[in-house]
Amino acid sequence: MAPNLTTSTKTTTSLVKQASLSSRAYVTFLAGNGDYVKGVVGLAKGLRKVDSKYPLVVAILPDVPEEHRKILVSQGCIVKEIEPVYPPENQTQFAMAYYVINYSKLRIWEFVEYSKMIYLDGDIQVFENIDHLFELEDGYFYGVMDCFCEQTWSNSPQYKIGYCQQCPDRVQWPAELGPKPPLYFNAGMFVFEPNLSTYHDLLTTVKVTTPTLFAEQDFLNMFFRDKYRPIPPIYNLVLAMLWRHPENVELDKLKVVHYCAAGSKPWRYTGKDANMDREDIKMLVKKWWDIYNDESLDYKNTVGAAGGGGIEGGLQLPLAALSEGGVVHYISAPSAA
Ligand SMILES: O=c1ccn([C@@H]2O[C@H](COP(=O)(O)OP(=O)(O)O)[C@@H](O)[C@H]2O)c(=O)[nH]1
Ligand SMILES: OC[C@H]1O[C@H](O[C@@H]2[C@@H](O)[C@H](O)[C@@H](O)[C@H](O)[C@@H]2O)[C@H](O)[C@@H](O)[C@H]1O
Ligand SMILES: [Mn+2]
Repeated sequence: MAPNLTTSTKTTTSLVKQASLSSRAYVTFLAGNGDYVKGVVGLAKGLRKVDSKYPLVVAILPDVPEEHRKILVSQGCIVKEIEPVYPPENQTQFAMAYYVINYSKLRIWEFVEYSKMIYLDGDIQVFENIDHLFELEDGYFYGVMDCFCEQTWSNSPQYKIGYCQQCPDRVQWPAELGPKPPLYFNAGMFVFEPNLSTYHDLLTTVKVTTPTLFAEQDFLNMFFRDKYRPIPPIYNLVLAMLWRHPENVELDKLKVVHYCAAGSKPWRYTGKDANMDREDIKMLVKKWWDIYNDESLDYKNTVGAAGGGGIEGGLQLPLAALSEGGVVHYISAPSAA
């Protein structure tokens, strides 16, 4: 009796597909015993709501309590404990003192069981499926350009002269300050490929690199300066863009929101901080809470549901290719097979 090739072929295909799917994942980072765990739970539920095909890995520091680890596992997360990464002894005053723990994000380059990952801060929410970002050309580092206009940048040369890459013509970069800085990404969201030799280079380089204002974000921008490709702000809305560069924000096309502005963390939101009484901020904070409180999105209520529908490729994705004069042009990405 000839083997039923159809079944075995189908099984093989689905296994191969599953294998290729499983070599991709979203990854976030959790440290401490505080309330950021709410951010990660919200992110896990948000990815489920948009039918992402890929799991969420959570890289946790040893100080994350067992209770929080159990919560993450109960929400379908893959929890991986990492060792902290500390920058060299330094006198640097980080823009925020706690930034020092963010160097530990570098451990995710060691997750080589995944061929490609999308890193998302725990204070990020995904409101539209972004699985197609996994189809971006390998060999590059993709992220959204940051803004230099907030108070957190007040000790930077950019801020002091009023220069921001989001509007390079508002204040021209003065020749006496040397070459114009390369385009600079926000390290709250990026598409990357785990790789052991890159990981080794990162860890050895960080030990000999003097820390600067934005800690690991500055370091990653320096390290990947020749591989960085900007992607549109709809993939990581740094909230300050709403009041600093509204002309660069397409609120109706937003896919990812990054609650990094002071006072905007939804789980701590009081509305009392600067700009936090804006209607768009209130709407975005409510959108976050609607997902966080939606029990139908809890993993236990979704197991066995159609797995990761998500957008089956095919979406044309505008991509940035750097060009002369810092003007950022977008090219379309290859659509998934
Ligand atoms: O006490 C903390 C501080 C930060 N983080 C993680 O580190 C990321 C970066 O910190 P944060 O988002 O607060 O920086 P921002 O984007 O606001 O500068 C967070 O999103 C979390 O994933 C954490 O887990 N616990
Ligand atoms: O450790 C440095 C951090 O630097 C970045 O946050 C900043 C940046 O976005 C500024 O532009 C904002 O003004 C500021 O509020 C915000 O904290 C990343 O989001 C975060 O993941 C992390 O890398
Ligand atoms: Mn953040």
